[in-house]
Amino acid sequence: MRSLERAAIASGRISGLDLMERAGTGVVEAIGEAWPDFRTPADVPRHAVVLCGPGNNGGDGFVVARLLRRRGWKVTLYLYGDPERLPPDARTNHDRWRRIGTLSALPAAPDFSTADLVVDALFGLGLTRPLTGFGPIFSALATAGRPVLAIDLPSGRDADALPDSVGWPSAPCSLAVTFHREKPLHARLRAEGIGVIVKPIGL
Ligand SMILES: NC(=O)C1=CN([C@@H]2O[C@H](COP(=O)(O)OP(=O)(O)OC[C@H]3O[C@@H](n4cnc5c(N)ncnc54)[C@H](OP(=O)(O)O)[C@@H]3O)[C@@H](O)[C@H]2O)[C@H](O)CC1
Ligand SMILES: [K+]
Repeated sequence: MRSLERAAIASGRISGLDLMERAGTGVVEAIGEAWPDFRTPADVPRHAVVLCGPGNNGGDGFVVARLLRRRGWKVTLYLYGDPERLPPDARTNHDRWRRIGTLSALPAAPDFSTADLVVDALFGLGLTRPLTGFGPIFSALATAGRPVLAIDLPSGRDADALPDSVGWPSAPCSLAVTFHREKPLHARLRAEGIGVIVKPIGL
């Protein structure tokens, strides 16, 4: 994926920011596909809790937050990481979000009880080692029993599904929305009964 992305950007055909916008747009489309009743406007705004991480997976989360807000959703956004250290495209989408919404630092155990949907944009392809310290958040998420959409892949899982990554702590997930092509992990997610939707992003 990285080499495809680099080649597409190097060719000048598309920018990283375009890819991120298309990724976020695909995620919002997938929400309507997986949960059709979310497509119809509700008498009270639906509430999405978006968990953004320190990289471009978090960047996708900022795009999704903005697009859901534009569709009338109430959005609560938590950021794990320092905005000053976000990679450029994620920072741009952080700034775009901050023009229309607020954010809080990710607490030890966020309140998911009023969420109609939780968006896991903490970590994606850039996970390089098992997560530590996310146990309380992941168990709060599991206890809340709300639908969880993972951007690209459930945070904590290894995209290549390497044998030694089995058992790494990871976020609960109802649906994973990935981009361009499935990664090895997605076959395992399907086998676990987790929905997987692949969205094109023009690569
Ligand atoms: N072409 C595409 O597929 C596109 C993908 N997009 C999205 O981008 C992410 C990949 O973004 P990337 O910034 O490479 O990585 P992540 O956001 O997944 O995470 C990187 C940051 O996470 C830190 N990290 C990694 N492992 C851990 C850990 N175990 N504990 C704590 N922090 C961790 C990492 O820090 P380092 O210390 O490792 O440097 C990074 O800060 C992809 O998944 C898609 O969602 C594009 O948006 C669209 C095109
Ligand atoms: K994720």
